[in-house]
Amino acid sequence: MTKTQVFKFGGASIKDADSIKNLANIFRNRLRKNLIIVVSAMGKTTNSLEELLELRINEEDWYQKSAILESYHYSICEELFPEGHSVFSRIKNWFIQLKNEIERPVSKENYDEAYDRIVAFGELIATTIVMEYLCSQGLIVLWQDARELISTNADFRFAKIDWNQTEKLCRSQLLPKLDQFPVLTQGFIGADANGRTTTLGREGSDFTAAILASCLDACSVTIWKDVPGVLNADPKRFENPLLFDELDYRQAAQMTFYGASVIHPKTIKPLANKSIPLFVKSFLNPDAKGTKIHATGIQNPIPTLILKERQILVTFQVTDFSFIEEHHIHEVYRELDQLKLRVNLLQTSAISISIVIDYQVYKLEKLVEKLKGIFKVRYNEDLQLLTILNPEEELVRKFSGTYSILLEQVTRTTFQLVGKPK
Ligand SMILES: Nc1ncnc2c1ncn2[C@@H]1O[C@H](COP(=O)(O)OP(=O)(O)O)[C@@H](O)[C@H]1O
Ligand SMILES: N[C@@H](CC(=O)OP(=O)(O)O)C(=O)O
Repeated sequence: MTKTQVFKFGGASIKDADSIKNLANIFRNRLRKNLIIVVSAMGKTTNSLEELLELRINEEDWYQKSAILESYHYSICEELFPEGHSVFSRIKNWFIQLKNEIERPVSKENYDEAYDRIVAFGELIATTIVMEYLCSQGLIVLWQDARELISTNADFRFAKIDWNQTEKLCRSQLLPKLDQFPVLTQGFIGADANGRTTTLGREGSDFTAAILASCLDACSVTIWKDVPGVLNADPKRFENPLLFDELDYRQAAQMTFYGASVIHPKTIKPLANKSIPLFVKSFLNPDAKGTKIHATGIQNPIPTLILKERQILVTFQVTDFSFIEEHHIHEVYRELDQLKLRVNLLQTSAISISIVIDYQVYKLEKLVEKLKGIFKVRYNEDLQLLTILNPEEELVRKFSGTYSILLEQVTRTTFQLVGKPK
């Protein structure tokens, strides 16, 4: 039996009709049994779905935005399918279900659960269109609801995987199908033990690919991107980045931790644990080699730049004349854990703890509310976190000069600054 292989296609690779045609071309000589294809929502659909929920919660008009999203998907279908094709009624059906979900009561209290129910439609709709198009081209694939495979706890928006259950489901639901045809499923979404839809965190489709690969002991995962592979900087932000031909799992994981958005941070660990190589390749140039992430055991010394936006710097200052002690840090981290907020950078001084976190709706106000009784809390929003791995002096000097810096942190291998571009 050929070993399972996993391909993942993100939003950029299916953002319009031409992209979906390109995806079909990639499959012409690559489609085979035991191939799992993981697909995300089209283009920026997840952002649009988030905006719909925001409008709904603020009791503003969401119908217009929903109509725009619907016509975006329809117009793609019009370019791909003849009039009267069954895909049109299937998409219509998804949008009816989506609108029903948006109309259900939603408040700050059940926001996370409502969020998952709503944003999941992006992936459900995208996989329907891609599956129908591939089949119309004679590229037969089976559609699989990922919620029947990816079993999670009920931490909505940041659900944790129930690995045992997911592996059982993959083996019972997926393997028999893979033995017959390639299977196409959604990234990013799962279900809790009660069948409620959950999501794995924004951009979590890469992680889905890794979960499925790990559960079925796949021979490789390939994530198809709009870049030639993993570079030493985001080409949308920095000039002339270099391509890594190969990277050690550890170095790749470190890059994703600091915010290199080319790979979701949770993707590497399950693959490294099972020595499954991860290929990052360009869907624009599918025959090029891309980057291979595997156990090289070598740390590539090239300086690497990583930029994270929409960062918030929060400082907790003790209000009496004590110094920062372990229990202060513990208090802060306990609340962060409750709010499912991850610290991107931590710095302590004699009387304060400073953390850098991602912006998330309602989370900052909840954090401040919880901790203002213990600390004097101050914060700055809309900042950037720039990380340079393997920093070189000249590079540090060059970038430091372009920021109004609020905080800086230097270790043997890392330079980080938090601030606003000048
Ligand atoms: N170090 C890096 N190497 C390559 N691409 C990077 C890097 N850091 C950030 N990126 C960005 O990641 C993008 C691809 O990831 P993403 O947009 O999440 O893909 P998708 O949504 O299609 O899965 C690239 O277009 C690039 O701008
Ligand atoms: N659609 C989800 C999940 C995802 O992973 O998307 P992408 O593969 O396009 O980053 C998101 O935008 O967060």
